[in-house]
Amino acid sequence: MASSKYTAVAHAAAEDASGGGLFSLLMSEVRLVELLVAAGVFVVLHALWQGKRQGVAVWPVVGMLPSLLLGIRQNIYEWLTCVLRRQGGTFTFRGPWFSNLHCVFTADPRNLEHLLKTKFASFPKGEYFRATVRDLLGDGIFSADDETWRQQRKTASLEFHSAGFRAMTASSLVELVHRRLLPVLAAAADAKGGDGEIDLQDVLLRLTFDNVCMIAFGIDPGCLRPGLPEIPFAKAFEDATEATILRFIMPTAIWRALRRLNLGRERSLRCSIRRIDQFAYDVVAARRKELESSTCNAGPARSDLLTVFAGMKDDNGNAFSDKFLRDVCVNLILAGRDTSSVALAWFFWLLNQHPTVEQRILDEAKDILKGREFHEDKVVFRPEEVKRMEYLQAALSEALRLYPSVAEDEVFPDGTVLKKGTKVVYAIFSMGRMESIWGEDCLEFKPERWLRADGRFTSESAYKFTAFNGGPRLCLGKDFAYYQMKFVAAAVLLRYHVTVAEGHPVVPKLALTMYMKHGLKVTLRRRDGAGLLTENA
Ligand code: HEM
Repeated sequence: MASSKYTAVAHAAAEDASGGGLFSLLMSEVRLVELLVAAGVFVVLHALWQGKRQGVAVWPVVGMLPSLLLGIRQNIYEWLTCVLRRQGGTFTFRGPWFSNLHCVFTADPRNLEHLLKTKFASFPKGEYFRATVRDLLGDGIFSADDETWRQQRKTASLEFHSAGFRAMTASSLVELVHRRLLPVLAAAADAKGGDGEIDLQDVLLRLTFDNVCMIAFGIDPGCLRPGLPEIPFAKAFEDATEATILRFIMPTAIWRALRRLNLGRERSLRCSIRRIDQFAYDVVAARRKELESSTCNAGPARSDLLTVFAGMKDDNGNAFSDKFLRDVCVNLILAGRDTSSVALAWFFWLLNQHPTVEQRILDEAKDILKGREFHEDKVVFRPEEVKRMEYLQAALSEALRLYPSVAEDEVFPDGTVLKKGTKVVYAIFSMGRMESIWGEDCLEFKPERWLRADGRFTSESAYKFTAFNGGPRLCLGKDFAYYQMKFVAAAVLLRYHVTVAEGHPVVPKLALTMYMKHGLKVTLRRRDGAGLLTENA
């Protein structure tokens, strides 16, 4: 009995104890949930409050990454422009703790002038940039700093402004546009039904690739031909560029490890570079032979960059090495291969929405041709006529203001104003859309903003219109690019009305060059039923 009484008491005590334990466990869990909710509310409020101050919500550990990812899902360029407008032109992006994504974005012309001109020496491309692109670009103009850069810039600049170079670029364009581009367009225009659609961006990319290879190597790879064939050198170049850019997003240790182990994209990068090198070294060897034999006869007849550099000596009186000549040419091809074609693609797309601008371009072209006997289908514009196309130049500048081929560019400060090594990204796309720079109508396509009262084209400060960079590193091919774009645009527009295919989506691709993500599908309608012939046939 005593024992059963004891058992009953013990039971009651145990029940009491377990009930209390459950209660206190529940309480502690409630407190934990409360704590977690309170902490969550604090984090959200803090992130949003920081967002108000810093432009974008800042989360623990991951920083501004969530907002950036949302921006990438929509249109990253528009997203960045909105943030920059809210922040008065400059904002600091805080990446995740574990990444090297921290950087300063700016769309302020004063900062641009400071970075690109005033403090030019403090903002070199730097060792990080060079190490990342070295396999593809070596010591070429794009990645070089100091004396290596200065020497190439000086020589290339002299060459770009020489009469021989101008004559060579003009004749290469006549060949490419009249014997290659127009026949490809004519075939598309004559095709029946849906077969007449053509990706104009792809065709233009082929044209400028062939053109820049003619300027760099004096060789025409033949990308723009009927049937639009795949050219191994062009493909290798495209793949190598993409894989090199990927290195900038990857942690350095990872791509270096992949490179050492010859795996993944690093493996295909190595293959692509091998193919580029094979092509380049073959051309260099052939040119050296040609130059040796030509010194016995007359001087070199060529004006391409390879010929010019191959005929020069370095400071010690030695000829430049094959590797250096390869680097010079590969860098120029990278600089001039896609930029003008992408600008032209955006230009044709904008024209499709602005028929009055198209009409004014045509009127100007026909006015320039007045006094010369011509038939639209036979016209080959002369260099002095291309120069006089001021309205066309304004329309192309306007397209580049709204859709700059290089949407953003980075510099790596070496100085003390910013923390050493901080990336500064100047948002070229956003700069073309800042009300503070271009006024209330900044989002409109209005070539007239580039014209003076007398109708002459007037250029803008390179720190406001940054499509071509500014300061000592201003794009070396700017004048040539305008000539090339004007020549192509006038030749096409005189013969065809270009219509963007119905429902074709046009959005920028997230890349170093602002390609149209899905190309530019168009149909072509002949003007005045003109057939295809060329003047110099
Ligand atoms: C619409 C056409 C073009 C645009 C918008 C453009 C834009 C630019 C930009 C933004 C840079 C600075 C890049 C940097 O340093 O990070 C640059 C540099 C350069 N561009 Fe262009 N470019 C165009 C066409 C061309 C063409 C056709 C060529 C050559 C045939 C060319 C040759 C160069 C060279 C050599 C540099 C390096 C200059 C230096 O670092 O000293 N560009 N360009």
